[in-house]
Order: sequence, then structure tokens, then C-alpha cells
Amino acid sequence: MPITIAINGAAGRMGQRLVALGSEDKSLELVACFEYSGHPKFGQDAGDVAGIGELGLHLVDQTDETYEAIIDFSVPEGAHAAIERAVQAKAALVMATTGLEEQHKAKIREAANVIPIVWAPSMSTTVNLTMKLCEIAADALKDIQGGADVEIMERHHRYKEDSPSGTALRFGELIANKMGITKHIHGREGRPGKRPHDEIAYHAIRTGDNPGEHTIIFGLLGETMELTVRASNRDCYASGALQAAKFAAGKKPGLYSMNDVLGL
Ligand SMILES: NC(=O)c1ccc[n+]([C@@H]2O[C@H](COP(=O)([O-])OP(=O)(O)OC[C@H]3O[C@@H](n4cnc5c(N)ncnc54)[C@H](O)[C@@H]3O)[C@@H](O)[C@H]2O)c1
Ligand SMILES: O=C(O)C1=N[C@H](C(=O)O)CCC1
Repeated sequence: MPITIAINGAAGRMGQRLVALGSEDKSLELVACFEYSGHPKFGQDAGDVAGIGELGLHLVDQTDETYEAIIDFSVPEGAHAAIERAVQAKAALVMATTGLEEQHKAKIREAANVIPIVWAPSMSTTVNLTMKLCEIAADALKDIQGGADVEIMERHHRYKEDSPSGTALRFGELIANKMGITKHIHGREGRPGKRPHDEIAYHAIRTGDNPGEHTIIFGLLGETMELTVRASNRDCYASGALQAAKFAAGKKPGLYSMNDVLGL
């Protein structure tokens, strides 16, 4: 039997790719496409909006259908609605929305007591693998003579609303934990003075239609290492999220990561 899924934010850039890939996956059955009622395409067929032709599923803000998993790529308020929908439906939740505030994060942790939740700022396989590689690098370089400066650069499309990306922040968190760094700064201007060793700096670039790119720099005296991971389109995130929904459906309540999903 296919796993029944719902998508929250179904008319968005990511939502459209989830509708397209989810509806052609034989192990899944797409049963609901949720959208904000003020969206200009609200009520239209989700397949038409995604550019794959009519699916017979409309963009709605409520449904009588039951589903085993709901995937959220929306905005913080939409994420809040997705958590409530998941808890009410006793469904698994795949939480992909970034830029969440502490109140939303607390709600996710609380909901994980009653439903399974996969929560990750990036559903991409190569991004999650690069996170592992950064942890290895950070561990190896934490006590290197002369110190290793960590800077994280990210590039995304001009429409992105949060900054820096959730993925950049997660890279920084993982590296900081390994290296014992507590200071995180965002860009530099004026005369900030000599760079201290105990900080991680984030630099966010917003141009064109870039679907996402991260470079993590480990700068030593005399040599530099850079790890770059780059999406060429959004399907790496969409297919990772669908994989996460299959993984989480029917699992016991708790918080799961993409490492759990991907076996990393
Ligand atoms: N974790 C990942 O792998 C990953 C990958 C890509 C994007 N993202 C994140 O996903 C989010 C969405 O990205 P996007 O580029 O698709 O944005 P988008 O603006 O194109 O789409 C968001 C959609 O959510 C809808 N929405 C707003 N309020 C809603 C509500 N209350 N209920 C349901 N839907 C609602 C909007 O109308 C819009 O259609 C962002 O936070 C982004 O950073 C995460
Ligand atoms: O397009 C976006 O927005 C993306 N956001 C995620 C983030 O903030 O980390 C992941 C990549 C795409």
C-alpha cells in the first residue's frame, strides 16, 4: 500500500517540486495540498500550478482526507499550522522550513513527544554528507598550531526571506560544537580589528535564481581548505523530503535527523 502524504506550502517553489515528484512516486499517494488561503492560486489544481497537468487535487486549507505524513516547506506561520495538522492527524511530520523562531522550535520539540518528526534545514544528501566532513575537519583542526579560522559563505536566490540560511547556521553549530567556539558573527564592516580565533563568521549572498550553495572555509597559516556543496536545482531537497516522509511514517514519536533517514 502506498504511504499517504500531504504537502504544506504546495504552491511554493519547493511545494511545486514536491507535488511533481511525489505524484509520480508509486510508493506514495499524494492526498492533500495545503496552501495559505490568501495565495493568488488558492483553490486551483495543484498539478496545474506545479506545471505537470491536472491532478484532481486542489490547493486547500483543510481536508477530510487522512494522511500518514505531512511535508512542510512554507514560512514560520505555515510551519506552525503544519505542526498542528500533523498532531491532529497523528501523522509523521517532515519539517523543512527555515528561519523559525524559538516559539516554533519549542512547538516542534513538544510535538515530537506525540508524533515522529524529521527536522532538518537541508534535505539534500550531499549537504548532509558535507556536514559530516566538516565535523571531521573541525575535530582534526581544533587544536592546530596557529589556529584555524572558520568562515561560512552561502548563496541563494533573490526571493529567499531568511538569512543566513538554516543550513549555514547548522554548519556553524556543528563546527562550533567540535571546536569549542561560542561566538557567531554576521559579516564585517568598519574597523572590527584583527580576527579573533574564537568566532565563526557567516556571509550571505542573494542573487538571481540560485537554488543553494554553501562554502565552508577552514583558514590556517600557510594553507586553506574549502568544502563547497552546490545544488543545481531544487529536486535534491524535494526527493530528500519524500525519502524522509517514507522513513518517518509509522515510526515511534521523536525527533529524527536526515542522518537517520540517509544512514549517515
Ligand atoms: N530543508 C530543506 O531542504 C529546504 C530546501 C529548500 C527550501 N527550504 C525552506 O523551505 C521554505 C520554503 O521555501 P520556498 O522557496 O518553497 O518558499 P516559497 O515562498 O516559494 O513557498 C512557501 C509557500 O508557503 C505558503 N504558505 C504561507 N503561509 C502558509 C500557511 N499558513 N499554510 C500553508 N502554506 C503557507 C506560501 O503561500 C508559499 O506558497 C523556506 O523556509 C526555505 O528556506 C528548506
Ligand atoms: O531556497 C531556500 O530558501 C533554501 N533554504 C534552505 C536553508 O535556508 O538552509 C536550504 C537550501 C534552499
